[in-house]
Amino acid sequence: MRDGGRIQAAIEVVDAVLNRHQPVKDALRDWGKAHRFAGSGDRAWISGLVMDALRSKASAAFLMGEDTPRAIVLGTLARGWALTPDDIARTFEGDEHAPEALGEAERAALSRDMADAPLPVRADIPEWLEESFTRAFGEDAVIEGQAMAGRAPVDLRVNVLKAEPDKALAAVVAKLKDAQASELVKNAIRIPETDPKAKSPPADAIPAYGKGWVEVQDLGSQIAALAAGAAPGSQILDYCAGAGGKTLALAALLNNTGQIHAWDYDWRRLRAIWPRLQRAGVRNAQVHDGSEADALSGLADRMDVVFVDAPCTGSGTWRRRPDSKWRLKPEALDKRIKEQTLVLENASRYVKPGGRLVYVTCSILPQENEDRAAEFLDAHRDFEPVAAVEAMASTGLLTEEGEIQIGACAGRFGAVQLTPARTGTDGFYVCVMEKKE
Ligand SMILES: C[S@@+](CC[C@H](N)C(=O)[O-])C[C@H]1O[C@@H](n2cnc3c(N)ncnc32)[C@H](O)[C@@H]1O
Repeated sequence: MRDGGRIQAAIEVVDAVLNRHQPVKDALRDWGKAHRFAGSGDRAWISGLVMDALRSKASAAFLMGEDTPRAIVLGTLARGWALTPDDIARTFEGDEHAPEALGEAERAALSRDMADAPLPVRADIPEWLEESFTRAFGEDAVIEGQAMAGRAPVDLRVNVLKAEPDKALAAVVAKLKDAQASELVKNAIRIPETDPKAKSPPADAIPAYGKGWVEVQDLGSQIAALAAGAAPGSQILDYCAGAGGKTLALAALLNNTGQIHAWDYDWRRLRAIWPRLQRAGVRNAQVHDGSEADALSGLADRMDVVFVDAPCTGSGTWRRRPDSKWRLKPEALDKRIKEQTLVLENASRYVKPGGRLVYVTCSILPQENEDRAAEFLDAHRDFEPVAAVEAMASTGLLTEEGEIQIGACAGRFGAVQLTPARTGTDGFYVCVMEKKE
C-alpha cells in the first residue's frame, strides 16, 4: 500500500473507534480482515498512526478546528509526525486510495500556532479532568499530559525463579538488539519505544519469554510490586490478583519462600493466572477462587502484607490504551472510587499487627489515590503511612538512580506517584500503610 491509502485506512479506523465506539484493537482487527491485501508492514503503519491520533485527539482537533476523524488524523500527521501541508498533499497525489485532496482551509489550519490553546488541549486530556490534573501536577499539568500522550516502551521483568538477570538480558538482547537493562530497577529490561510506523518488538515471541525467563510488565507495575518488600518467608495476600501480573512479581520477590495468597472477587479474572504461575515456576502461590468468606477465612489478622492492586480508571495507562482516555466518564470514576473504598476496607482486615497494607492504582487522578488513602487513614487510626520508596528499596532491587527518581515522586503519606514524565513508566500510585503493633 502507498501512504495515501494507509492514511485513509487510519481515518476509517479512528471513525470506528470514536463514532461507532469500537475498542481500538477490534477496529484495527476488523479493518485488517476486510482488507486482506494489506501486509504486516501496512498494518503496523496504520496502527501506529491510529494510536498516535487517539493519543493526541484534542490537540489535533484544536489545530484543525474540527473533530472529525479526518481532521484528527491530518492534525496528527502535522503535529506528531511532523509532515508539512505540502508533504501531506504530495502523499495523496496519484493514489486512488488516498483521502480527498487537502482543501485551502485545511492547509491553513495545519500551520496554525497552538500557543493560545486551553490547558486540556495542550495536555491532550478530556476537559472534565482539567481540575484533577492541575491538582495532581500543578504547573507541570501540560508536561505530564503530553508525556501521557506519547508512546510507551515495552518493559520486561526478569523472572529470577528461572534465570539470572545477566543471562536473561543476554538472551533478550540476542533477539531484540535495542533491549537494555533498566536504569531504575535491577531485574528489569527495557525495549525503548519504536518508530510508530514500524512493527512493535515481538517481546512475547522470543525464546526467553517462552521459557519463562522474562515476563512482559510495565516498569511502573514492577516498581509497585517492590513496595511489598521481600522479607523471605512472608505471608502475602494479593487481594485483587486478577490475571496475576503482581502475583508473579511478588512470588519472585520472595524467591519461592513464604506464601502468596492470590484472590479476586471475580474468580473469572483469575483464569489466566494458572498457566502463568506454571510457566514462571512459581511454587509459593495459592489461588483462592471461592467467595471471600470461604476462601479467605483463616487469613484475618495474619498477613504480613496485603497487596491491593485496586480496580481503577487506568488513567495511568493512557499511552497504551489511548481510546480509554476519551471514553472515561465521571460516572465511571465515581464507581471506581466506591470500589476502592470498599476494597481497602475489606482488605485491611487481613493485615496482622505490624504488617502492611500496600495500596496501588494505575491511575494519576488524586480522587483515586491520595484521597482514598486519606479517607482510609482517617477512619483507621491503627494504620500509619510509611515511605513507599523505603519499602521498595528494602528489596535491594532499586538502582541508585531508581531510588533518587522514585524518591522524588513522593508526596503526602510518603506515597509515590509515578508518571511517564517523571519516571518513564505508566502512571502508578503506591501508598504503604503499617498496622500498629
Ligand atoms: C487492576 S486489576 C488487578 C490486576 C492484577 N493485580 C495484575 O497485576 O494483573 C483490579 C482487580 O480488582 C478486582 N476487584 C474489583 N473489585 C474488587 C473487590 N471488591 N474485591 C476484590 N477484588 C476486586 C477486579 O476483578 C480486578 O481483577
